[in-house]
Amino acid sequence: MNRLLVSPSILSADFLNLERDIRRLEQANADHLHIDIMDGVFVTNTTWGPSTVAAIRNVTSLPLEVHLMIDKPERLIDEYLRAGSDILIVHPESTVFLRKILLHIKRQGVKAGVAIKLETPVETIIHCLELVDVVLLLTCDEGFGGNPFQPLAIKKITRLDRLRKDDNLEFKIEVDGGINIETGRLSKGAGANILVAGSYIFNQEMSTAINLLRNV
Ligand SMILES: O=C(CO)[C@H](O)[C@H](O)COP(=O)(O)O
Ligand SMILES: [Co+2]
Repeated sequence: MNRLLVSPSILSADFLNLERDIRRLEQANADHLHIDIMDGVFVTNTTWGPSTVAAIRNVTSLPLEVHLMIDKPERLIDEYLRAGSDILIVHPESTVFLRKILLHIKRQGVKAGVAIKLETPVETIIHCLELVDVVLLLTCDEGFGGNPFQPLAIKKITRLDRLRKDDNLEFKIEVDGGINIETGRLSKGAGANILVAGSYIFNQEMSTAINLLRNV
């Protein structure tokens, strides 16, 4: 397996100084940018829309990982594709068209990801594991930065890693929520390949935080 990737969540950035914070993340050697799109319906928080993703695309060449926490994402998939997403991540809890959406994303040459909430069993996505490049497991309660990592997530990472090995699949396992050195290490040990972190990175010197996470 390749080295552990670190994907800072700009949910913890200063929204009035996004470009400045993106430059800081570039200088700190982030692997991806994690952008949480929240609509106030699928989750109670609200963030940005496709125009913000397009604006971010204009100022950085870092891969943009767009985590769609919105109801009925099929309404807006084309807009997020046009905005320049590199990895588009969809929740099965938000749509009855999951496979159709994933196939559509892949046909446009963009990486497709599926994400599940903490209380959603891994079994919910078994039918689409062969289609995806990334499986994102929410490892805390959804919607906000700074929520604590929930240990039950470790069993889910282990289960997903087992399924990946048994079926010789190549998707990456990404963990999102409450990631720090300890929870990052536990997640890596269980099979995670990508660590999303917001508050851990933004609450200290960024390059130190990213390096620590990359080497857990
Ligand atoms: O998807 C998310 C919330 O639903 C965010 O990516 C996550 O909260 C990251 O923030 P932190 O590392 O502070 O927990
Ligand atoms: Co996220």
